[in-house]
Amino acid sequence: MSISSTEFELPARPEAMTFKAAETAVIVIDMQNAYASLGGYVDLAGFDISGAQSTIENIAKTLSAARQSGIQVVYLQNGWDPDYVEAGTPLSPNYHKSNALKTMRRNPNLKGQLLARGTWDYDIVDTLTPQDGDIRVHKPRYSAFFNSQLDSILRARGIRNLIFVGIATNVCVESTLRDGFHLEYFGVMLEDATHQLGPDFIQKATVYNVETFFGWVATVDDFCNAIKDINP
Ligand SMILES: NC(=O)N/C=C\C(=O)O
Repeated sequence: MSISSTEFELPARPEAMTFKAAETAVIVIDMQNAYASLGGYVDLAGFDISGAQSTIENIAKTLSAARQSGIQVVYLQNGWDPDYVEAGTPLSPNYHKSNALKTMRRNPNLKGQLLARGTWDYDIVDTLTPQDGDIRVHKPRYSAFFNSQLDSILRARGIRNLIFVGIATNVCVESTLRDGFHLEYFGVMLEDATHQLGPDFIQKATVYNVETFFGWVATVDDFCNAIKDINP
């Protein structure tokens, strides 16, 4: 069967998927200094972010191809207000599990600097600065669908297929892709445009989970080649 020029076939695992470009968005998860720059939150919290640079380069390639093909780019930014009201209280699991909040409790001189709107830590890394036409959405928890405008913004545009890139594979990417599955979105993770927090086997675990239970897995080259002939 031939497919129209506004559709593309993505050679994903476990099977290829055919999507309409207008119903597809690239979802950029939390490419903030907090997660991808030395001196940002996860670096200060003791996680290894040496893989972040190649992830940034692969995301830049993905976003450039998406914009040229008229595919919507949606940036998520994780964090809270400068007073950390949105971060929760001791009655919130987030207060106990957030490594950013724990790092600031251990180092009170960092208070106000990690994941607070208006700080360098919250900002998107320079290489991936959003461009005209991109959409930016704030999120206060790991899943971008929770307490955010994401679902409404996607539904208002008829977007049903979500191509995931960003950091971290095993936390905010996987949480959002899973919630998207339950909301009837088709989720594809570009494995070489995501990076985990934790040992290498953690990346493999999410790839397995996505491929087997929640969605599809492809590479940056798969995606860029699949959309290159689309005329916006
Ligand atoms: N963006 C993420 O995956 N974040 C993971 C951990 C955190 O925000 O503390």
